[in-house]
Amino acid sequence: MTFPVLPVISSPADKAEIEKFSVVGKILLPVDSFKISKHFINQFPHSIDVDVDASQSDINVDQAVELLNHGIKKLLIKESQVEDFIESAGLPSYRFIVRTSTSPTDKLLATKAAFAVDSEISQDTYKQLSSSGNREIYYIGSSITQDLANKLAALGIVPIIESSNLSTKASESGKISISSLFTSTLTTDRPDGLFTTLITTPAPAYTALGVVYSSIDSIHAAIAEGEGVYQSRKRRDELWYKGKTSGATQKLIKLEKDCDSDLIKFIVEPREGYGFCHLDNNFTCFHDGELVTKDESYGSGLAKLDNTLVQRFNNAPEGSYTKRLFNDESLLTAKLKEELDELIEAESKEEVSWEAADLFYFAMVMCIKKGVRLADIERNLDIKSGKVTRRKGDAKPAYLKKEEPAAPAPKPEPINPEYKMETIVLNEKTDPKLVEKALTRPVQRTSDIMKLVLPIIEKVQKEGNKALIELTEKFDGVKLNDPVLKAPFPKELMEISDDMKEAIDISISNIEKFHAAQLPKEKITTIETSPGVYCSRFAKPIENVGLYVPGGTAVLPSTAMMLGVPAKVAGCSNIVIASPPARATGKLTPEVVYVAHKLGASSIVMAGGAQAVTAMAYGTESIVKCDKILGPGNQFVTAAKMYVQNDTQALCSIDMPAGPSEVLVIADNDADADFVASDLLSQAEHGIDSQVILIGVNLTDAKLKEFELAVRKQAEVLPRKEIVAKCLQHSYSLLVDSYDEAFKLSNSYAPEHLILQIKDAKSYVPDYIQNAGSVFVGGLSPESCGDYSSGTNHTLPTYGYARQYSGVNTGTFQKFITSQNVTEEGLKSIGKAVMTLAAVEGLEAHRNAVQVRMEKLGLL
Ligand SMILES: NC(=O)c1ccc[n+]([C@@H]2O[C@H](COP(=O)([O-])OP(=O)(O)OC[C@H]3O[C@@H](n4cnc5c(N)ncnc54)[C@H](O)[C@@H]3O)[C@@H](O)[C@H]2O)c1
Ligand SMILES: N[C@H](CO)Cc1c[nH]c[nH+]1
Ligand SMILES: [Zn+2]
Repeated sequence: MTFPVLPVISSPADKAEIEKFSVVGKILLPVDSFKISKHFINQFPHSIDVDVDASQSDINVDQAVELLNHGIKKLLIKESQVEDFIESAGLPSYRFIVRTSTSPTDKLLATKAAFAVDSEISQDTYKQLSSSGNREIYYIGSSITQDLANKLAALGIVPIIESSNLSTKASESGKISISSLFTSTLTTDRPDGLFTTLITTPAPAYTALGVVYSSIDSIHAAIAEGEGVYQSRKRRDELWYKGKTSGATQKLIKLEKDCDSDLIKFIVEPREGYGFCHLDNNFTCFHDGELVTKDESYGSGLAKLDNTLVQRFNNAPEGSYTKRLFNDESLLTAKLKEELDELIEAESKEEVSWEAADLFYFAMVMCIKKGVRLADIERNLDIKSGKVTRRKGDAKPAYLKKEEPAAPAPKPEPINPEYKMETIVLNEKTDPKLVEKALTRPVQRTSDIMKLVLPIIEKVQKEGNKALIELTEKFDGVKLNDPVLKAPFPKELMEISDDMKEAIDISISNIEKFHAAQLPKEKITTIETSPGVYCSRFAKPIENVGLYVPGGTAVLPSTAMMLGVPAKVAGCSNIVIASPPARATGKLTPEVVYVAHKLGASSIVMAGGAQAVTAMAYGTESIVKCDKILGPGNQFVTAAKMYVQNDTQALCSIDMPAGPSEVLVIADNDADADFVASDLLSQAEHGIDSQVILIGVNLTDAKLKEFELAVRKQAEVLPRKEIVAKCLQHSYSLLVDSYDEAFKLSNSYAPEHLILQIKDAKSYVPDYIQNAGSVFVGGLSPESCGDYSSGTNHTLPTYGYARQYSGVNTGTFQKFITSQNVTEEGLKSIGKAVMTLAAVEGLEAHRNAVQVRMEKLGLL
């Protein structure tokens, strides 16, 4: 039964305050002082329910749904919101506490909502409120005294009180004692006036430890100390501070009482290593004369498994299977997948329960390894089971005309229908783990991807074109006779409109200008380092380059330009392009062929993914082996590129890891919400593994809402809105209060694209930028200009590799060779230094190479 007080905690970050009142089992937080995110509830002790007071603000139905779906138990709302939330949207009334005047309407009384009355009420009104349902009644009036609180509590009304006005002590001047409130509601018919008290452990086991007795004094002491304190029946003047001498103390987690207030439940965490029972130090009094240790007290099932696995994790015998699983991530992953498949295939009841048990076991091993306990999982299950859905604006059934045709079956709920990015406010109280999680890209582990990619690489190495034909059929759904198209390319494969030609021509011209400007000014650069010592450097193009042009969820002829133009500017003699044929037509995109033709490519490999990269890196019977592979792609492409650059057999380098697109936008209150939203969405639409980040500087609530609304409005009408919705699911808005902090975060994230939509954006470039692929300065520089036509390159480092890699540029297609010319004067300048250093390294031949020359010249 409810503890007779609901403490109001002004800040959810005030952990000490929350811990202090955890014995109550419930707290009320104000809605406006923080943002409630998906994992909000998980930061509170598991024993606490969190209600939110939204009665002072104007939250809408969507926000109410979001709060309830994020694990908020009940929402305190004003009476005027009832119609919208409960009647029209159909949200469950038992999840609301309605702040009300003294006489709620009959309609309201017909719901299961609780009531919070905001002025003192007569006993009659109280009866009227409580009689129409077994509901909780709260009192929310101001200037409450201990007397009034006790009086209300005795009537079964729960006062809502600021935690700063509450005390855990039996009496503290000017404060209301929660233990007095609790004890004022208790009754007992025992002749000794004591209360029978059951002691249990917390979730998930709730093991009953034993039955003892409490007095008013022992309850006061227990709450004040936060410990298990009981009443000795033999010595009535003595309180029993459990474990005071033995060390077997108990941390008091929560206090409950039964329906008629004469039985108390203490939920306690016993100190490690001690039992409760006076016999043989048994963990619990409920034993059959056998020794029950804490580990055995978990009984059976998942709680027992959880405990056993933690013991094993901390102390598993070497060579045990569980130990092996903890240590071998790939074995554990493989077993999980295997058990999942077996469960899917199982049919009979016996098989299903057998396989499900296996799956739970491996899933729990994974969780324990990652520091997650069963209680954490159960907490999440509870949050999910409390999810609500709103009525979709349909008329209530009673108002629907009988003859109306039945509504079509509702479509499955879209993922992230609100196109929401989770918001995190950064201040000194923000958990750094939240920020770290927000700035973590949704990539699959390299080892997992490698497992898929390695067999592909081996197959193409062994079987050449035959493998390409098979894999293109398997992954791209196109059966080819020959996977290689040689130049000159047939005209009919590159028929495109004049507008398209013009767009390509403008873009190529700008890309060419920007990349030509990157060529060294002179054919050879020479400087005299010491008198008579001339050191030079000159660039030479890499001869054979393989350019990967993505073609999975979208064909990207622009990438053919971004790679092909600098290759041509650098003077590469052989350009090979690879791109998968379109599933729908079975052909290459004509724009890609047109660009390949314009740039003088020698062939096009009609394949995608790891197979295309392998074919270019090692060569096949009709594909020339390339010296360098360049270009962006999905995780298969990137993994294959990483593999070939490490294989000395391939003798092949790569440009950089250029994976799923990403953008980080820094915006302030000056930014145009439509511009900000459009840039976020233009990268979100690339793929579900893309990530977009908004860093808001000093944003007002209204501005943030404007951004969110603009994202939603634009996203809803995009043809790739489903991809966008999934991408936004792991994309975040981070709110900071200075430009310095914004750039600090951005530099640590090292985004592929950085967009500055802030006042005086230009003044921050280049000084504030340490890590980024490409920067877009000011509201009128959309990211898509850089994707296509402005001239900068769009093949850029992702995954945070902007810390050490540049985007593709002319130098990416060149290598730089050095040369030197040492004269007699030069030998005089450095000869002795060389001989001294060679001597210390013990490399006599090195020393001699200088000595013979200097001797012949008479310099020694
Ligand atoms: N960083 C950059 O500079 C940059 C530039 C442009 C595009 N991009 C990114 O490139 C990516 C392109 O990805 P995409 O998937 O659309 O095209 P893609 O061409 O990179 O990959 C498609 C290929 O992946 C292979 N594949 C698909 N499923 C497979 C599986 N299960 N096993 C093995 N291989 C499989 C197929 O062969 C298919 O042809 C996007 O993430 C986009 O954001 C990045
Ligand atoms: N934004 C991508 C790089 O991350 C490139 C691209 C090509 N077409 C459209 N966009
Ligand atoms: Zn793009």
